[in-house]
Amino acid sequence: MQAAVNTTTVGAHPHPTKSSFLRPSPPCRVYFHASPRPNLRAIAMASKSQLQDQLIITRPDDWHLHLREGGVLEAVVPHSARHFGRAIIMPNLKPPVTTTARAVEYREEIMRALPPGSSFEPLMTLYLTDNTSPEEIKLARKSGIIFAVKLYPAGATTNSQDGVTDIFGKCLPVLEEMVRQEMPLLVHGEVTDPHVDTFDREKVFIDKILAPLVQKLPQLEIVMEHITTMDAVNFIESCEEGHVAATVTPQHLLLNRNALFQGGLQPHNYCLPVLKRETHRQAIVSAVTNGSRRYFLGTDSAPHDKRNKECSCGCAGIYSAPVALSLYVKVFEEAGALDKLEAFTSFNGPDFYGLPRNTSKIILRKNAWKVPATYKHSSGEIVPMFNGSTLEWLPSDQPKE
Ligand SMILES: NC(=O)N[C@@H](CC(=O)O)C(=O)O
Ligand SMILES: [Zn+2]
Ligand SMILES: [Zn+2]
Repeated sequence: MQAAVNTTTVGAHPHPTKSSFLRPSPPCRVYFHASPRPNLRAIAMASKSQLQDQLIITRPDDWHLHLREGGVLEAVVPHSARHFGRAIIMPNLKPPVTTTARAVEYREEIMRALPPGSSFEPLMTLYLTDNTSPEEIKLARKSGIIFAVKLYPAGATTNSQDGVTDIFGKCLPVLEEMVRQEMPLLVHGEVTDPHVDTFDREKVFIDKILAPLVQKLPQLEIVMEHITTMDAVNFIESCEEGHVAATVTPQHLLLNRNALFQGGLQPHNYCLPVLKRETHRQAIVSAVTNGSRRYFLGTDSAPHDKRNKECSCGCAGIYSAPVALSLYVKVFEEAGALDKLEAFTSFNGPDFYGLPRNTSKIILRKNAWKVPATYKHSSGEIVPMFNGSTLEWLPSDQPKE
């Protein structure tokens, strides 16, 4: 396949900008189907134009994924395993995954649910509580299957009831052990104080919890999950590279809060942290598409049964696994930054976690496909993000509807 295409390394730009001198991004190999004779000038121009209709990139990973259990797990895991090499699996089950022993069991359940022959690798996490012990962190590290610990402020989001009530009061010994074990802390970054406006909860969390935490434990590796604001971008940029990073979802790159109300209440666009105003979305798009190594792909794909989304008190969470990759490509293409795509999808995450980059490739083709209205699971159905709409980019191994 690759022998038949022309290749160029577009990350190595002949006239680097100031920022690319400061923070060189890893070279991104982009392959074009073009004339049999390579014409470098045409190829360079193609990277900026509509002509580009195929990309071959290193297989991406998903650094924030909810797979759930049972029939839902069986229905959704093939959608992630199809494109992604690995995924950080969120531990907010009912009851949550608070011990290494439970994470081992959950991992086995995921492995059993994988399509035959799949080489998808679930990277497990532990759910931090007020009572998590430093001993548990040592066990987690020793297990070789746990790659991070997740902080849910109690009450902040789906299944966070057992989360942390007072991080500085209850969790410092555990966090200190995490520094020793080089175990990253993944953060749902919202305060839960009902007096704080929903749209301000991320910013207040940064000011009250995250900034003081980084001050107190500068060696702790932190991933601020699913960032939604310009404030988060500014905070991430202010931290030392390699210590604090962020995942970014497709919805926070493509939608602003209007999408919650367009033509009536839109429960399938409701997630936490909630979508923000357009200026925040733009700040996140620029941060991600400028080639910074601090951001990486994390879909936060969060399936809920249709009945639990379309009801009087709907759950937070957007099911994006089947569409996420197509959507990320769209964002980078629209920003004229396809040359920065591969670092975001496939390099920055493993580099931050200290894991090897994937060696296999995937193909993305410009080939319009229709997102199904729903996906069935054992006892109901799940409505995917952008259901029923047509997307332009089709990952090679995605069936065309
Ligand atoms: N993002 C969401 O809106 N929901 C997630 C939880 C989370 O990641 O906060 C879920 O588990 O459903
Ligand atoms: Zn969250
Ligand atoms: Zn999540």
